[in-house]
Amino acid sequence: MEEFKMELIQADNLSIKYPNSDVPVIVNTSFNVAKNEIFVLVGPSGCGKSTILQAIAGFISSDGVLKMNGETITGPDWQRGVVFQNSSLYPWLTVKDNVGFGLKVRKFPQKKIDSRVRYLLDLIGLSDQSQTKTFELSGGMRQRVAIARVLANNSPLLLMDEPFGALDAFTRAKMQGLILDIWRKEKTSIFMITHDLNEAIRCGNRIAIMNSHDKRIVKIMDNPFQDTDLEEISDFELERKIDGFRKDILKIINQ
Ligand SMILES: Nc1ncnc2c1ncn2[C@@H]1O[C@H](COP(=O)(O)OP(=O)(O)OP(=O)(O)O)[C@@H](O)[C@H]1O
Repeated sequence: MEEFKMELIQADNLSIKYPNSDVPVIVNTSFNVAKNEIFVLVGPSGCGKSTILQAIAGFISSDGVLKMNGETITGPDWQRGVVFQNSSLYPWLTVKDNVGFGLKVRKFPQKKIDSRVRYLLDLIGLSDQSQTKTFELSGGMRQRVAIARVLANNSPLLLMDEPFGALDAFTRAKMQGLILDIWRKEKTSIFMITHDLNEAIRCGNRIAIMNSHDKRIVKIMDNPFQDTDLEEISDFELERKIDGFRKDILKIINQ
């Protein structure tokens, strides 16, 4: 009898080929994303991280098993919200209307939309900008709106592809704290890609690692240092341990 697991995403022997090429980008990779976890994927440029994320989103097809809550993923749907590095917002709409857009399309009652949007603007710290047009916002603010817009749908899984890649280090650190805060409050699961190992260590419950040639996730590590703000560490011993952990990850990336 098959064992029942509380997994949100199940990927078994997943292989992915783009239609315009005979060469597969991903070959026989297997992993699970558990409910309520932040699963971070790291690896060198071009190894196939975004390809895996796009397959989970349902934007591209794959071979093998790829399921969410036991159901095969066959295309995009509201259960998986995607945030990109430069998520495009609707520039002619206000912050508030951007966040409520998806709910409006799904014909939620205006009252419900208003209260959900109010809550989310408070969560991302943009209540005062609710009437601002999004072209007037800074990059960090724009990404916060993009995240709130996805959260508005109550998607059980957030897919984030380098969500803070275009931000300066200071804003980036603040956004990492915000993501952890949102994750705790909304109890959402997050699949996140980053180039930044410090970001992976701060945010992930687990860190999945790819290298440049195997075309699959070669190792998944539990992360004992989640929620440690590396800028704030004053404990030398802890710093040394995190440094060792970072080097272990790098070694696998460069294998
Ligand atoms: N639409 C596409 N058609 C064909 N090949 C593609 C397409 N998108 C990506 N690829 C190829 O798939 C491989 C993996 O790309 P992918 O974008 O998934 O890597 P990545 O690890 O996310 O890279 P980066 O960190 O630079 O964003 C690359 O060789 C890339 O050229």
